[in-house]
Amino acid sequence: MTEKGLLIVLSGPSGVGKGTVRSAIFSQGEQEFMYSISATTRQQREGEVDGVDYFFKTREEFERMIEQDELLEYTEYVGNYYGTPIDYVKKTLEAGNDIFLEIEVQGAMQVKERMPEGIFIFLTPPNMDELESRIVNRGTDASPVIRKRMEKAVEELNLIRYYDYAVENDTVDHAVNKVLAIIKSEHLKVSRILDSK
Ligand SMILES: Nc1nc2c(ncn2[C@@H]2O[C@H](COP(=O)(O)OP(=O)(O)O)[C@@H](O)[C@H]2O)c(=O)[nH]1
Ligand SMILES: Nc1ncnc2c1ncn2[C@@H]1O[C@H](COP(=O)(O)OP(=O)(O)O)[C@@H](O)[C@H]1O
Repeated sequence: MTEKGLLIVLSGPSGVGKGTVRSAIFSQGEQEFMYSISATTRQQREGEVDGVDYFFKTREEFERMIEQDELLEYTEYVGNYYGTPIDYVKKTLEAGNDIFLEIEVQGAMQVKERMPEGIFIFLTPPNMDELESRIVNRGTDASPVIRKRMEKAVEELNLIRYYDYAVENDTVDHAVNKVLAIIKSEHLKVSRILDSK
């Protein structure tokens, strides 16, 4: 029997650096896990490729995916839908390969309900001031929105207790190395259990 792959979920509060860390992991090219490309209704940004960065959908198309139970999880975030197509996740795991999801916390909680065997990694900021300055520096939000996001971030940080690991995103390199070390150690655990059968 083929060993099933690992489901790895990277999540954490808005602005902590999930997208940055995920893109650093995948651009170094040594990872052996697959990336779960999300579906979204948000506008495609310059340089983004449909089917590589996201599957860009209309609201009607996305709502059809919800109705037809094609999503492992989904959420509405800042006015747009984001969700994980379930088919690719299932097929990848059944083929014995690992799959990596980078999603916000509400979605991660839904995955935890449906697939509790996953490895849930919560990215934390070094401190709240640094989180605020990352949100400010990203330059995508006006100041009332920033205040709202910070309030939300505090709520989101409370969800840390549902996770298996916390990784501080102090520098991107450190965070990448810690995430890769967790995945490696989870593999060693599985091999040891299988060896002892
Ligand atoms: N629940 C959920 N969140 C997602 C998914 N894909 C991306 N996200 C999250 O949606 C948020 C916004 O992503 P994006 O629009 O790319 O903006 P940016 O990361 O702020 O540049 C980020 O927190 C992502 O982690 C998904 O499939 N499901
Ligand atoms: N380790 C880090 N040190 C300093 N700035 C960071 C770090 N990680 C991410 N950032 C910056 O913080 C901002 C938010 O990162 P982003 O990846 O968009 O967060 P998220 O996907 O969690 O919302 C971006 O401007 C990014 O360049």
